[in-house]
Amino acid sequence: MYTVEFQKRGLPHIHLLVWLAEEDKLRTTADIDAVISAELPNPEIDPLGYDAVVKYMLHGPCGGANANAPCMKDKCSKHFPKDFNSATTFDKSGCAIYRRRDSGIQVQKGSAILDNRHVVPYNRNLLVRLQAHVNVEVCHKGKLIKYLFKYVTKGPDRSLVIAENPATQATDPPTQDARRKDEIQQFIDCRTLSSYEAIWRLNEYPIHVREPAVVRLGVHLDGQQKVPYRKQSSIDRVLRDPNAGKTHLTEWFALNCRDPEARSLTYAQIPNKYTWLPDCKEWTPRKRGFGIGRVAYVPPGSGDVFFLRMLLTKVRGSLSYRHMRTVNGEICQDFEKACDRLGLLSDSSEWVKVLTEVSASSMPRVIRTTFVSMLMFCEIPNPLALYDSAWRSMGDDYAYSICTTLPTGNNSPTDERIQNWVLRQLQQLLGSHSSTLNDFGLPITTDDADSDDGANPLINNHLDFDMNSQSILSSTMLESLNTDQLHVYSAIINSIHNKSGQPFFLYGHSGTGKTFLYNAITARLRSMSKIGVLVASSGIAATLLPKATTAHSRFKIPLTLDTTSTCPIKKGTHLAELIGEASLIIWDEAPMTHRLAFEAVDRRFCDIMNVPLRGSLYKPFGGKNVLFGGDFRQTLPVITEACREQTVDGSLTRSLLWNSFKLLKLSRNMRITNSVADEARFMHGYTFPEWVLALGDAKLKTTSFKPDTPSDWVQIPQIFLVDHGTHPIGSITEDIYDLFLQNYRQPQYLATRAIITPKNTTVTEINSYMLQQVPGITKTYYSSDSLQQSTETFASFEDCYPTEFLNTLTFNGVPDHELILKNYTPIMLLRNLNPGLGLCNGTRIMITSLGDNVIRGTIMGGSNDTDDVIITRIVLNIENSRWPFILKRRQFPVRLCYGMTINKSQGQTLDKVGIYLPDPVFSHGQLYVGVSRVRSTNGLRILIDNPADIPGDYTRNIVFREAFTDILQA
Ligand SMILES: Nc1ncnc2c1ncn2[C@@H]1O[C@H](COP(=O)(O)OP(=O)(O)OP(=O)(O)O)[C@@H](O)[C@H]1O
Repeated sequence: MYTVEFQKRGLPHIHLLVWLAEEDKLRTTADIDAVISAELPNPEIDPLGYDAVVKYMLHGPCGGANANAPCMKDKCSKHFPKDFNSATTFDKSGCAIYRRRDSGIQVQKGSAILDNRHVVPYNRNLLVRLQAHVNVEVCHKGKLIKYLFKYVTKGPDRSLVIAENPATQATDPPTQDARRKDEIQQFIDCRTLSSYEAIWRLNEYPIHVREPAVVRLGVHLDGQQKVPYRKQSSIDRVLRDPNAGKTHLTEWFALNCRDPEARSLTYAQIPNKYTWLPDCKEWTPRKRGFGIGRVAYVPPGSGDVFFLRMLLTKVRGSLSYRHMRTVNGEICQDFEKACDRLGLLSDSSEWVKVLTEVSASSMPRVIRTTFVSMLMFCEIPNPLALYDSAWRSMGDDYAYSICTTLPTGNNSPTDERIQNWVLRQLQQLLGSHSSTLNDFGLPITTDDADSDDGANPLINNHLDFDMNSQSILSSTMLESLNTDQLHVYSAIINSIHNKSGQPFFLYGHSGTGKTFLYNAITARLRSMSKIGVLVASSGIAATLLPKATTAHSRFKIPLTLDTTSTCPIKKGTHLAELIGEASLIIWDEAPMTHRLAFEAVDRRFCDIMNVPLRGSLYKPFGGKNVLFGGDFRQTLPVITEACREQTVDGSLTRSLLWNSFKLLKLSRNMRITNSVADEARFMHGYTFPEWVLALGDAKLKTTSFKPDTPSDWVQIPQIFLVDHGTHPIGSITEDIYDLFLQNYRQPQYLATRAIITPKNTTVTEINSYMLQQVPGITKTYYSSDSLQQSTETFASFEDCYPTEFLNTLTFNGVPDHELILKNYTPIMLLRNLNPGLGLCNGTRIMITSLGDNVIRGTIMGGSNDTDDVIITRIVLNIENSRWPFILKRRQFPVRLCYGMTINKSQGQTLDKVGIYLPDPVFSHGQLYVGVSRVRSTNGLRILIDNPADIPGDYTRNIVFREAFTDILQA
């Protein structure tokens, strides 16, 4: 806390900064509201507070008739009047947006009427006690610490006041000029130090230090280094000097030749472990300390030296220039080619190479899906040229089938016919992404003979089922439904028959068979040739439903939402027609999605269905039959840097739409098998299913271990606990991946187990450890990183953020720059590439081959089990509030997945789950999601690594009960 006192316009002013929490350890907004307010107190209840706020804390009036107010530039530089705001929230940078309710309390100042929008944030007690303008701000994030230093280093306010006789001033201008030029006095004035700065200097503390040392490392092509020599040196002597041509770079090669330990380091890492001896020009092992290497900047237009520099940031232990150009045993012609082979360049020739590699060993169907996937995700600069290079291999199966069916002599289809056929196939595949050939400038088919002119590919795709097999499936599933499921099933089917347009919410805790029921209802719809559109909030949940996709991609829900957002689905498009024709829309894992997304979909559906948004004719979701489902005990919407209230406020139960839902419930856990161990009342009289539920409802006994810390620690039964031994990751992986070396190539073995943990950093540690256990050689794929050129300040950023810096950036849900993989390792997809093929964000795949430009694998789990799939690099545009640019990363959208975050595991049923808790969970429902992934007590193992002062069988269980209290009581 820090104060600066000074006078401003006759009022005492105090700046007070309240440091409430360390970065990322959120306090609730209720804590802030208790300390800081930005509202006028009620004069009847708190006259003292009201008077003080009116006197000291009202901004303005400014603008309009007060256009000359000191704060006015074009508009108020302090952004007053602020907006009304029902609750305190934070903006992206962590600055507080205080609560300013539209309370109706106003005050007249001059001719202006001011209200809560004009109040400067204050602390009521300080204000009343100090009777001064007391500026109070909550400083909530590490990022805002700059304000603390800003005020500390601002120094005390100081004014130079000169009293002079106006008469002298008028008659003696030379005296005034002389005073103005009193440079000595001016120097003394500006040397005035604040007390803390004076103390710092009196104690002779250092003003600046440089620690650790930074070594600037030069880059040059072979024989093109600068050789410094003195003016008076003879050229012969310079040429004879063996050290003259030695540079950091040439001596790095020499060091690698003689010292095997240096070979594990890149050029830039050498100063960490070696020091440069300038006299003998040699790298020698460091005896103490630490240094940082910075490779000198080379502009992109400098030719091969630019690519040499790029390699120097990646390659370890190079012995020579020639060695640097060698990639996978092949000596490349120049450094540019070597960079290209390593995947460091964003060269459009990569896409041609991908299709050539796929064509060499895959069926035309696979080439076509790969081509469409590249159109959708790779920002291909010239799709037509790529199509021209590949249409023949994409149509080989058609040409072959014609050859074998037509009579001899008439058996080669024309190029035009093959192309028409290929284009129709591509059109169909693009249709499932809601795109058309036209979107990519590809030719429209010219052959109408077999075309389905006017047909809607999206509707076709949703009706593309064998009614008989769906009918059999429907009957089989219907027979196995339990009583609760049957009740829900009948309610939904009746609603479809009656076209009631009733939105339902299917609530059931984890494992009660919601997904099973959606499948049963969908089979019934399809057996009647009706359309059911299936979506889920997460990619992984979508893979568990037939032909489902994520709600965001199906309904084009905008990434940034507000209370007026709507989905950009135009009337008359294929997608709008599909929505219009659908008999039922199912949305699984709905509690994970922000309420604003449902409201945006509601608005658009009303528009498509020509239903007014207000009044008696309004029908939620335009009168469509909609079935939402999920379990509010599981994770709620993930809102960056949100506190508890914001998360709860974003939940579906807080939407006005919620009141229109009819609530349906499932209560019998169908996932947990009724084995003897599970039935046993192993913990405080609970069976396993009861214990899981009590955990989710926060009904287990809780405790706190330190004063002022949350009291949500629960005891975990001993039967689940794994001893952490000397290497916790080793212990839990050994337990979950037992008999690993016998089974590591089996997709079924990998699909049924996982280690889950709250944080991504721990996931990376688990995966690196497991990768070392897998036999075989590793293959490294580097991403090509650049800044998006459309960024306004692209040119200036390009110099500030060199490529090797961009390579170090990591983001949640984005593949890393360096991807180290082996055959038979499981990877998780990080993007929704092709939901129809089961390629969703969260899909797990076992790698079967690591090509130069593609990764092949087998899908594990989900409704598309064991399909062979091909993954290419895609272009990811990453916008993150921490950085002022948009990063363009070209990389395979995958990550190893022996371990995964708890959030990613939601929706999966596994045989063996290891919950690894080096730190306790940090958000609502995470522990519940973890423990409810398994079928029996035998499958659940938990390793808790608490600090010494907390018992090893306790961990935190965070539950925001207020998000679903209504449902529990219903
Ligand atoms: N009526 C049923 N007959 C046979 N098996 C069932 C039935 N209902 C559910 N199951 C099985 O129970 C397990 C859990 O069901 P499901 O995945 O549908 O639950 P869920 O409610 O969707 O779970 P979660 O919320 O965790 O995703 C699955 O293996 C499923 O096949």
